[in-house]
Amino acid sequence: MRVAAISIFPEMFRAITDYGVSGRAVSEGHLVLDCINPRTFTHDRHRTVDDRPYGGGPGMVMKAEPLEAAIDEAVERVGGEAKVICLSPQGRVLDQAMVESLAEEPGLVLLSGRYEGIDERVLESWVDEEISIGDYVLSGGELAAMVLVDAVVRQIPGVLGHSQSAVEDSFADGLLDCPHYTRPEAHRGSRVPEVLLGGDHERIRRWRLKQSLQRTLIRRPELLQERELTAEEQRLLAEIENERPD
Ligand SMILES: Nc1nonc1C(=O)NC1CCNCC1
Repeated sequence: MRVAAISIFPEMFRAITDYGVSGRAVSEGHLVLDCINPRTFTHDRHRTVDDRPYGGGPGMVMKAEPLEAAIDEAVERVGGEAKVICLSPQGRVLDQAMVESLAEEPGLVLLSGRYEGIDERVLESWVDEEISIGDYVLSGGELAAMVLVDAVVRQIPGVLGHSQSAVEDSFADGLLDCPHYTRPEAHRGSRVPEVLLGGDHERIRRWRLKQSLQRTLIRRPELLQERELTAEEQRLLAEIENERPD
């Protein structure tokens, strides 16, 4: 997958190109990430990318011309066919379904704003979609862009090793993840659940699914509303309800 990130702080993206699953995706060629700085497309001595807002008010607004030139370059870098996304609180909040859909795109251009915002004429004419990572305000769109890339790159076949699987990720099946444990068996008096020590894989699978359902019911019940439950999941939820203290 080819991604071009537009940012006045391109070095920030080393956090995903140089580390972990996304870093390995880059080194193994599953992900090509170009970073494009709008300052490259300025012509004044101060390389100005922002200006005061019309109508007054706090903060600065990112100017259209440098961003549009950067988007132009970015689309070319990803091969001409790209979905142009601006990360912003005004966008649809990113979820797993959107991540899986974005992973099917041939190329992505990710626009990370700074300051108060971006001149609206860029959003109207050049941006296909605004996406938010949550209902809060960040100092810049870069971290949001990196969250999106990290989630999307996990969907690319071959990126996760055989020992991991995007399918088993929590949210991949619409449920929260089950608890995980590793050595030692006893830690500060707390023991690993016996079921995980026995090697009965079917019993472990069932326990993990029940734990995921219970966690989802308690912490994010709305996720269950949206989900078509299998017969087994319905049985397990009935067990959970019966086991609930009165
Ligand atoms: N939440 C967000 N999800 O994506 N981007 C988000 C964000 O807060 N962006 C900032 C908004 C204020 N201007 C600088 C960028």
